[in-house]
Amino acid sequence: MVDLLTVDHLGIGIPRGSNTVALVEDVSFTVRAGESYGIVGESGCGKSTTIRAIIRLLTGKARITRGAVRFDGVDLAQAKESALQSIRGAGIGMVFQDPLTALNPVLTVGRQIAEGLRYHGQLSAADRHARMLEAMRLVGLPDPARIAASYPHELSGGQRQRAAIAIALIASPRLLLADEPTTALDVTIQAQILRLLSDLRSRLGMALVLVTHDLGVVAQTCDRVAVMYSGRIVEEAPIRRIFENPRHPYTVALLNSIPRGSRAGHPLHPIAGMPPDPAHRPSGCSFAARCPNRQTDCEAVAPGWTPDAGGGGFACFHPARAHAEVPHG
Ligand SMILES: Nc1ncnc2c1ncn2[C@@H]1O[C@H](COP(=O)(O)OP(=O)(O)OP(=O)(O)O)[C@@H](O)[C@H]1O
Repeated sequence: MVDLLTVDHLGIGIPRGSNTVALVEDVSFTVRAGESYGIVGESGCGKSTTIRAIIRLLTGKARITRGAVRFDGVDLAQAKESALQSIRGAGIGMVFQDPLTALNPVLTVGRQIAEGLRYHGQLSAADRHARMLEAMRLVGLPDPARIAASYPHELSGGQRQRAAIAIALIASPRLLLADEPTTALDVTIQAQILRLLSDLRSRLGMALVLVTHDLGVVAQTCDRVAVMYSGRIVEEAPIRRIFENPRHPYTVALLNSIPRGSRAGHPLHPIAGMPPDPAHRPSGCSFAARCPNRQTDCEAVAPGWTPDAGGGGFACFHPARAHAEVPHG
């Protein structure tokens, strides 16, 4: 598979006094065309900040401080706003946790979906209307003509998220960034939206980056996963390896936090303690204070990246033991 998105040594910070506090430190990963890539970790570890930086939609004073984000031969970290505008939508679509943030309360849903075609070639008004109704059918909105004429507050939560997905997909992006797209929804609706995203990804051949704090969601949806902790990727692996042979103690703790017999729909409560405040990270491994495998070297310097034979790797001096490869089938 061809590389579609390469995040290369990305750093994101906010100014504080005369210093910069690093929210994300040195994050690198690659998403291949058509694959589903998960980013998982506890609240505050930098997942949203990382994917918002990809399309330069950081909030407040957060800024990219180093690194590159390559998509289609363009470094989005350096691109001008005009170039970003054409990439947002037609190259990369985005779905947020709360569909209301993506929807304008005073415009009809149909108008907002069709709006995404504004930068997309010379379509007539009739063609735009037809494409809008088609996108609504694609995301499973019932009675598209009626819903197109409705305002966001007239829809259910699940219908709003379907409408937000239609907005993200109308210009046929090759990559969809989804930031906790099911967290704000009822459990039964969560499963439907996840199925919809997986189904659309394979039908449309686009890649998906799915940010979640729920490893059950990752298990159902992703080909590969990055585990983030305190602004860094601490482990990356194909999905099967992460569940069968986790190496980083933080990944092990995340897996142990999923209640037996139920791998979906539960927030992570991995282990006692909290991740460090980004303004006061320790000089060694950020996870050391909570780590059962901690030794004195962990507190001296942050561990580098150890590549794994099966793809991916981990950043830990004292990882969990590797089991023999489980045969496929
Ligand atoms: N614009 C900003 N200004 C200041 N701090 C920020 C900003 N954006 C994010 N942060 C901080 O950066 C850290 C990472 O936040 P981020 O939202 O990326 O984490 P997350 O893993 O996505 O968590 P959640 O699941 O809660 O969204 C947190 O400590 C957060 O408070």
